[in-house]
Amino acid sequence: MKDGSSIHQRVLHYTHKGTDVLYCDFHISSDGYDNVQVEESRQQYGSNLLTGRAKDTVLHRLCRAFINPFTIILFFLAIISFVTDVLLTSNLGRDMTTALLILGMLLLSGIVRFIQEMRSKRVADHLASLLHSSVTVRRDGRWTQISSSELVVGDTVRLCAGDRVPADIRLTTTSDLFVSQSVISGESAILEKGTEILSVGKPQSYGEYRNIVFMGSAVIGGSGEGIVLAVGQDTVYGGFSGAESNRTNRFDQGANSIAWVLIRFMAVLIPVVFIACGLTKGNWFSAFLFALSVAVGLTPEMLPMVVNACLAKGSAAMGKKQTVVKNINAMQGFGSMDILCVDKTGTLTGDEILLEYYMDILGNESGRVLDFAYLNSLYHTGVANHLDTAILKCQTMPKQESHFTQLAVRYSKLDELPFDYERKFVSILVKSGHENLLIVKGNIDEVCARCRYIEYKGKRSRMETDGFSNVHAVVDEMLEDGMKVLAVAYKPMDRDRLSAQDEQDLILLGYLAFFDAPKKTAMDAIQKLKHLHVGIKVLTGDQRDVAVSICRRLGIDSEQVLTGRELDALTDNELPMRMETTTVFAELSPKQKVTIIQTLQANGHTVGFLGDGMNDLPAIVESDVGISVDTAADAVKESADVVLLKKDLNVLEEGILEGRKAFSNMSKYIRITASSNFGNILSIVIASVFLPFFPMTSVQLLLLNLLYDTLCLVLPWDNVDEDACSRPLEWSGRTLGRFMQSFGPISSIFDMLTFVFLFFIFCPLVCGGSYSSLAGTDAQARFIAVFHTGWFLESMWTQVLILHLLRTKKIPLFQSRPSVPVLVVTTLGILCFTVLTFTPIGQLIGLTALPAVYFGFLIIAVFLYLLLMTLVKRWYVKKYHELL
Ligand SMILES: Nc1ncnc2c1ncn2[C@@H]1O[C@H](COP(=O)(O)OP(=O)(O)OP(=O)(O)O)[C@@H](O)[C@H]1O
Ligand SMILES: [Mg+2]
Repeated sequence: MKDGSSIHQRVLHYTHKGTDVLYCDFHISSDGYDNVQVEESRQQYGSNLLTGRAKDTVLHRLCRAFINPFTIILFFLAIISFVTDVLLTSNLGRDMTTALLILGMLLLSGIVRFIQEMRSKRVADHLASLLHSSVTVRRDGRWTQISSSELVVGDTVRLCAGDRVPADIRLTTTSDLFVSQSVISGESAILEKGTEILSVGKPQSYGEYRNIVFMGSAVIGGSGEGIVLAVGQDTVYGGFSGAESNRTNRFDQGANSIAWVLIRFMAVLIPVVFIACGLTKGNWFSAFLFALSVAVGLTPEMLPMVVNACLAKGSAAMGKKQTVVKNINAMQGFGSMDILCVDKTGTLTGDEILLEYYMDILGNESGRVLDFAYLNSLYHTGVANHLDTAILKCQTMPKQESHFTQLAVRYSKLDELPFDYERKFVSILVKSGHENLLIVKGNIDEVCARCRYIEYKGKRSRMETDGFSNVHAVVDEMLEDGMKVLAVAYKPMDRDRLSAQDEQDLILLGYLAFFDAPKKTAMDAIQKLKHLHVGIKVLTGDQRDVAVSICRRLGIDSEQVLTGRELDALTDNELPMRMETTTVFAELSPKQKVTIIQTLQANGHTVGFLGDGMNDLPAIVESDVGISVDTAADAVKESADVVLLKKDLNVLEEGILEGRKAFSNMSKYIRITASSNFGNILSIVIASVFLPFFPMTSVQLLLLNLLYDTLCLVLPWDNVDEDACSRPLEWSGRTLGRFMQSFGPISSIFDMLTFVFLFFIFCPLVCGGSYSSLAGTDAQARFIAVFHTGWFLESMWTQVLILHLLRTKKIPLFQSRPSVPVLVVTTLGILCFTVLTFTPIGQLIGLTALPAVYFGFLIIAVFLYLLLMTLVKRWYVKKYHELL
């Protein structure tokens, strides 16, 4: 989408008009909007919200809770039951209850779902409120900070380096404003923006709209002001889902693959149930209804809710540990992440960088180098960063305060070409008297490549052809010690403006060396990550030697190092292999960071990225879990899924553990439910073929399913075994089929046993004759009720108890304790269900009180079932080395 067609008409219109027209049309005074105007504008043009959030109203949640396949089928059944039982029969009172009961189930499931959703939303909202993304806006004659969602069309906004553009904005004043529109157009180029009116005749690409900044762009350098012209959905960014959906996709892919496994099973078995029932019972309509209920019974319809609750619980736990999880799906990413990429400064090294040496080209201390570096740092308008902060600290050196103040007075700024990660240096043009000086500071190799002269003790001479080796003789030792080194160069100029061509033929003046010591806590954290089987890779833009030195001191394997240049030289075949074996990547551009992440993802890894610079932004967006820190620029924080309030790798360990816990509980639900459902349907298929009546009524089936699912809702609060969290977990349906096939049929064996016992021994005993001998009598109806109740109980007992057995690899209750809620709810569930069969409500749905003898049988059967399951579990764990 490279053309400007998705730009709003209003925005296009004013690109060709002067700002005075704009002020006039929108009635904007120099005081900005007042409250009345803001309200009016919001009424007329809408709020600055993207659909994702706008759709999250209570009403939408209510709809989602009540309108889904499960409730629709329940509703359908209620109507049918109403028609057949109430309208078509005379016995009004009794049959009305079946329909009501189904409606009751529908309400219950909807309400439970709604409450769960609201809880998850509260967690998400609370976490989001910890992070404020604010905009500087002119309202009522004052510049104030407001949340970007409160912005309206016509607002006057001020932008600074590091900001994320909050809407589509027509610029009114700019000062060296540079932005990256990569979110919009995918190009990583950095564009300068201005205010001049565009001539009519359509520009072709987003980049050509020089007087507009688009929502989602990042301000790289400089500052500017402008008028908001489009908000929310009207913006280009709002028009397409953009890069942000990338991660949700990976999550959905996993969920879809799980859903597919289940659908495949259903697609095969449901028709079989339908045909078998139709043929044996001769009533195709009831066969259809029955098959439909079986289908509903098989869908783990609480899946989205359980998943949400697990993730929300995980993110709430992280919130307590100074970590804000903005997107709860990232919890799942934490759980399955097996590679964590980090940048270097502030992550592996301390938060503060110190300027240690300022020296001339031979390594002697030089005040002139510091003065020039100071001017460069003082006047740059790029994103605040560690290096410039460290340089500016020299003002506080004893007895130097006045020196630097005077320096700033003597030299005033004329122009700037801001820092970018392709050039890797900053150029500032200053003026002192009649002399204009271009001062350049940046990466040694890049700056030296543009130097033609060197200056030593005030004397200038040509740089020799092997100038580089001289440079390296001086700085190499410092690099090897892990110091960050920058070069400072300058050149006299006679013009007042800078262009890219001016950054040539410079005079190399000297170097700045920064002390950037490894963090003590980092070593610990890296060890912990190793124990968790999460590989760590360092992706830095800094020099190779510095990176290696720091990694060596932190115990990160730095045998295999790859620089950006070497990376580009790799062929497509070599790339995937080298990404696996290399742990330290240096001298990278932002784009190369992305390439590395993409290649790792294509290799099948789930990749996290932790970084804080503008150069990390594209990588953060691309990774499965984008992590940033509170001190990072807004644009970076905005794109991250997770923001650490404290930049400490140790927090990540906890994140990973919480993620894996959430994950483990989700997969418990999915696997156990899917496998017991699978077992149930197998039993139903077999029973449908051999039994002269339906093995269970639709309502019984649905009730069983609904109550079982409700029990599962406590699973997010279950304990997780330590060893289940020791490795990254894969979120996919790949091994689900295997799990279902191994455990499902075992419950069928016991179901069969129960069928045979009920049909041939128990029911004839209770009802006084075999099914066929009772034909046409009331006793036959009782025969069926006893049978239904018998199976209802067996099915429910086994399904609930299996939860305890399969939730852990160990021996349940003794070696691995479930959490109290799980214990209480499962016990209560079994009790209530069993009691239900003795109550009038039970009778309404065709259940009946059974003699105590049956419970004797039940206890023995369930015990044998659990025993066999334990053996199969042992075998399964031994064979596949995993359970859930
Ligand atoms: N403010 C600055 N002024 C001049 N040059 C800079 C500045 N910031 C960075 N550079 C140059 O750009 C190169 C890459 O930047 P930097 O080291 O910050 O990358 P990075 O990937 O963020 O590294 P890290 O992993 O240490 O955070 C540096 O080696 C340095 O030479
Ligand atoms: Mg950085």
